[in-house]
Amino acid sequence: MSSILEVNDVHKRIRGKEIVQGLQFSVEPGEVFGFLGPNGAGKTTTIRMMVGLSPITSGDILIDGHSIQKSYAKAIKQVGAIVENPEMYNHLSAEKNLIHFARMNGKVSHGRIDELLDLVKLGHVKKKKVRTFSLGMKQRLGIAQALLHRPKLLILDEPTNGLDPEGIRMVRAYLRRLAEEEGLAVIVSSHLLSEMELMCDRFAIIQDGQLINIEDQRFSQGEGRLLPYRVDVGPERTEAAVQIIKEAYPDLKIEEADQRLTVYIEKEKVPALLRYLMETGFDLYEAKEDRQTLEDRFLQATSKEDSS
Ligand SMILES: Nc1ncnc2c1ncn2[C@@H]1O[C@H](COP(=O)(O)OP(=O)(O)OP(=O)(O)O)[C@@H](O)[C@H]1O
Repeated sequence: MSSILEVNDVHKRIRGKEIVQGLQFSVEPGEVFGFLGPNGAGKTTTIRMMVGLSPITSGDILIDGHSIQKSYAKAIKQVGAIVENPEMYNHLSAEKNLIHFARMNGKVSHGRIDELLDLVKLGHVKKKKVRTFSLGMKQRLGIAQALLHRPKLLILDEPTNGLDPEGIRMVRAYLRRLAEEEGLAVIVSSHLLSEMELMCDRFAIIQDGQLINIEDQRFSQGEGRLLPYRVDVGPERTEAAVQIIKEAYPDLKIEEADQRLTVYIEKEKVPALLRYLMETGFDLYEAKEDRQTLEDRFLQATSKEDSS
C-alpha cells in the first residue's frame, strides 16, 4: 500500500532558529494518525508546511506522491484541511455555506453536499443558520467543507479545541468512520494524550521539533496479545509461586523483580492462573496488568536527559 503522506527529513528554520528538525514519517490510507506534542513542539508549523502555507527549509513533503513544493496543485488537490478556525458565514444556513464553498471548488453535486451533511450529523439542521450552531456543530460543518472535493487526506489542527466531552466524543466517532468507510487518511494534532489514545491508530510524539517516538496502538490491542501481569504473592513466596506456575504453564514467560513476579499472558487466561495460584495455597496481595499508561510512556519519551 502506498502512503498518502510522506514527510521526508523536513526542517524548518525561522530567523536562525531550528523549529522543525528532520521530521520523518508517513501516513497510510484509512488510518487516523495523531500528531502529539506539548505546546510549542512544532505541530502547527509542520501542518502549515504540509498544506503549503509555510515554506519548507529543507526536505520534502509528498501527498499522494506529489511534492507540495514542486507540484503544489496536484498535491493540494488531495488535501482537506482545517488549520485555523473554519471560516463560515453565520448568516447563511449550513447547506448554503457548503453550496458557497462548493462553487469555489468547481464541480460539487448537491448529492455530495447532502451526503456530507448526513455524515457529520447535520442533515436535520441543514436549513438552520450557522449562527445558531454550537462550536461542535461548526467544527463538524468545517470538516464537511474540507471534504467537499473528496480529498484523500484530511488534516485537522487541534480539532477538539474548545469542545466539551460530548463534542470530543462525536468528533472522534466520525473521524474513525471517515477513515474506515471512505479510506481517508486523517491527521489530527493535539496536545491531549487521552484524546490521541482514543482517536488514533498511530501517533507521532514530537518535542522541540523532533520526532521522539511513534506509537502504534493497533499492536497494543486485540486478541491473543500477551500482557505483562504483575502478581504479588508476598515476597517470601515469590520464588515458590514461580515454580508452581512453571509446572502448570511451562511455556509462560515469567520475570521476577523486586520480589514480585510478572507473567506474560493473554488476558483471557488470567482468571484461570489466579485461581490456580489460590488453589495451590498462595495468598494474592495484588494482581494487575503491568502496563504503563500512555501518560507514563509520554512523560518518559518527552522527559529530557539531565544534561549536567
Ligand atoms: N513565525 C514564527 N517566528 C518565530 N518563531 C515561531 C514562528 N512560528 C512558530 N514559532 C516558534 O516555533 C515553535 C513551534 O511552534 P508551533 O506553533 O508549531 O508549536 P505547536 O506544537 O503547534 O504548539 P501549540 O500546541 O502551542 O500550537 C514555538 O517555539 C514557536 O514560538
